[in-house]
Amino acid sequence: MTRTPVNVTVTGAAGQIGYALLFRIASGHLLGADVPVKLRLLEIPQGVKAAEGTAMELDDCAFPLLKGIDIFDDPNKGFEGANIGLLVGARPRGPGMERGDLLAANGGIFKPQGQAINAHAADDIKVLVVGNPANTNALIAQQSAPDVPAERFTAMTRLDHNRALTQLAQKTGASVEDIKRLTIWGNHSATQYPDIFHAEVAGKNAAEAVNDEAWLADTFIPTVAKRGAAIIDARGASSAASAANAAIDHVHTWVNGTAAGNWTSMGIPSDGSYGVPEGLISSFPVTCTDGTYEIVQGLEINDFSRGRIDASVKELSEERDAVRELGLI
Ligand SMILES: NC(=O)c1ccc[n+]([C@@H]2O[C@H](COP(=O)([O-])OP(=O)(O)OC[C@H]3O[C@@H](n4cnc5c(N)ncnc54)[C@H](O)[C@@H]3O)[C@@H](O)[C@H]2O)c1
Ligand SMILES: O=C(O)C[C@H](O)C(=O)O
Repeated sequence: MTRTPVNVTVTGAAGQIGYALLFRIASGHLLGADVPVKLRLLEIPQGVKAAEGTAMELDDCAFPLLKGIDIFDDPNKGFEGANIGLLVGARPRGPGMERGDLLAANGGIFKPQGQAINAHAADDIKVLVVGNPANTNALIAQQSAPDVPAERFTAMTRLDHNRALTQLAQKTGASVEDIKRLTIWGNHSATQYPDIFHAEVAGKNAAEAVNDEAWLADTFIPTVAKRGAAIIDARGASSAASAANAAIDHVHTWVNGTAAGNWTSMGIPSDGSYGVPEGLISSFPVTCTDGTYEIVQGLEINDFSRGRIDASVKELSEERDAVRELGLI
């Protein structure tokens, strides 16, 4: 039976993450090796020519699963019929820009995109926001799309999750596939909290396997939380291939499910679990089944974790208040 192609809209398609992402979507890594896709690339007018160049290269790969590429500079057209929306394009922080300026500039992007999703996307649309500040940009888009179920808007913390997996594997000498049930809580920012207290390394509790609270507090958490800045410092540009890889992982897991006995981290609208105010888009431990996700319940949160989760959630609340004041939500 011939499957109907899945429409995947990618914003910021001509950017560096876009360049690392599109080829993997087209080769079947986003949704599966048997799922045909149509790409809808959304750029600002100045980015369209470069997106056309990328589209030429995509053509030149002759990907069997790639059933079409269209390029737009109008979100209303870009999101028409979209089943998956990868919101990558965002306004980077410029010199002298305060957080409020950044939130305002991004509001100008994510509000119209949310409205376009509301009006034109397919009924089953799933949205992943990558562009920073990802959690609050996701909130702006979600609040601008009142007819779309709120839980379809998610923000990316999978890169943080993957970073934490490798740091823990390197510390314990395990391989990444031996590590299960790691969690990123909170915001995709330096306040995020990578939690290993419920994680397992080769079947053993990770915190016990590490048995080194100083390493946890002074090395592991800051290394994961500040990895984005360290990459910028080393590379002279923000992480792109690893961010694209995490976006692929996030959507693939959401659509195809988590493995039995394991979970992942996603920025999702809070239902009030773990004391995170309802509605904030915060990272939680989640399991995914049949295209839906559920927050892992019943985890005991110790004092070490509680303070760190609360600090990151406080930052999210402040970002929400700031975009409220700007009239963006
Ligand atoms: N959540 C995460 O883990 C994570 C990780 C890495 C990077 N990021 C963020 O992802 C974003 C993109 O990073 P990049 O390196 O690809 O940046 P980039 O500057 O290389 O590319 C961004 C692209 O977005 C386009 N764009 C800007 N406004 C747009 C709009 N309104 N509609 C469509 N396209 C638009 C630009 O023209 C540009 O081509 C940044 O905000 C970055 O901070 C997030
Ligand atoms: O763009 C950044 O500030 C960093 C990015 O979010 C990352 O985590 O690599």
